[in-house]
Amino acid sequence: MSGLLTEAWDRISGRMRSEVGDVEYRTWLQQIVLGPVDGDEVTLMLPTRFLRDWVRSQYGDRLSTLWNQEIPAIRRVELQVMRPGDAAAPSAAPVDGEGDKPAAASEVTSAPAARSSAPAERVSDTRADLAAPLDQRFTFDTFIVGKPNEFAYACARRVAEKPSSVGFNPLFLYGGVGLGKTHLMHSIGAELLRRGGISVAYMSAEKFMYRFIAAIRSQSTVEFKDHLRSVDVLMIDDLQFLIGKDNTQEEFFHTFNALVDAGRQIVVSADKSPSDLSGLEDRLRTRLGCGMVADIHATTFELRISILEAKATASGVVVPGKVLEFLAHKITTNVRELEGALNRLIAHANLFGRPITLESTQDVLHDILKAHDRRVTIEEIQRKVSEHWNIRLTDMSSARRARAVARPRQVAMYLAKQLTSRSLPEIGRKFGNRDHTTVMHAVSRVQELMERDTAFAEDVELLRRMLES
Ligand SMILES: Nc1ncnc2c1ncn2[C@@H]1O[C@H](COP(=O)(O)OP(=O)(O)OP(=O)(O)O)[C@@H](O)[C@H]1O
Repeated sequence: MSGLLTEAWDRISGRMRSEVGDVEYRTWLQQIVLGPVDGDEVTLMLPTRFLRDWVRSQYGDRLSTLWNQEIPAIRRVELQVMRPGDAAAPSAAPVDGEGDKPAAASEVTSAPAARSSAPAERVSDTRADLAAPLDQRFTFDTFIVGKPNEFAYACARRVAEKPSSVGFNPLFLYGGVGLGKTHLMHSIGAELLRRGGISVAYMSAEKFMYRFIAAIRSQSTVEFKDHLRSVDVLMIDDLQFLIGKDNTQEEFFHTFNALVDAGRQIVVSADKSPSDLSGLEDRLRTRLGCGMVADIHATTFELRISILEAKATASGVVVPGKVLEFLAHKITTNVRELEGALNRLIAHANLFGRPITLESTQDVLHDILKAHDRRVTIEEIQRKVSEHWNIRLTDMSSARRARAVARPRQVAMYLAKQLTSRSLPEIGRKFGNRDHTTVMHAVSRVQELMERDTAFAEDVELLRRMLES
């Protein structure tokens, strides 16, 4: 078993390295030492409490998932701090001769204060961990631009190229969950750091609050404020977290004012526009809205396809176009989930060395697809389609075969197949007890027509969107 475990761990670490990139891997993960397995739990050991906590919060879920994929009997990962005797493992050596200093964090804040080497245990040292490391996968190059996000993307690029430009400070990015706000913020950070000569601090609003409270406890608020106010660009993610946290809001407001007044750039993200963030103080909302406010809209089918294509290409695994289309139709609200579904398919294909097909996709993603089943009913589809082509609702189940009636009926069957989890016979029954082969024929006929006739394809797409919204 121990040989098996070591091999599994080698594969998991290799996988983590390719997912997070070399720098992040060396900084946070390389020092992990494999410990014992007890029941359904594997222990991983880290040299310091700081590293242990960091790995737990940032990579804990991913490590558990990968372990479970490797060895299904393992369901939990326990992260422990090594005792002196455990540290004999060769990988516990300091990284790049800099002790525990998180290399990636120093890349993020290039301000002199953050450069100073700080032992990892000094969690209360507010300077050492003001900034979170940037995710190296989140760059402008890997961000796929489409209608829904082109404005936000252009604003982000502009700030990365020319921070503190008039009209772009603060930059306020907002949009629904998993639509790319963090990705864009990290891209700004990565681009600024690539250009050099500028200090950048990025943190979630939650971390901001945590640091602020820690600073109060350790009586180092002055240092905390000074350092925050010394950066050139401050980025705060998920600002909605500060709603109801009056003291932290107050502190953020002062920091915000001090930075903007000193000509520094602020970038903020939230799930709503400044005016809709009720619960934030009025004066803060007003100031947040007085620079550039950019909305990331819900994705379109085309954007989802482009994102999937890019990610599939980057993975090196062949994913058939039909599968990508299927995913883009089924998972519509959140790019993170769309990406997660694709990653699972790819992992599965890699693990079993089998090609990805529509059938295997439905199988592997069974749970995700079920959760995403839109609650559109066949009746709703029939109603919308009838209204759209101005036919009677009863014609959806009638025996009439005139094209003016038969075509919309076929479209309704096609949409029923796409938007509900009903089987072909079930759909057939709802359309005047028709046979499942009639439904099958309708689905392929509509697909064929959509490929040939763009106006027709647009009509169907429009109906789909209306039904999905
Ligand atoms: N346009 C895009 N191109 C490529 N990847 C994208 C795009 N939009 C989102 N993603 C990916 O989707 C995932 C979720 O994006 P991100 O974390 O930036 O969302 P978010 O808007 O910050 O979400 P939250 O509201 O949960 O904070 C990330 O892996 C990101 O890379």
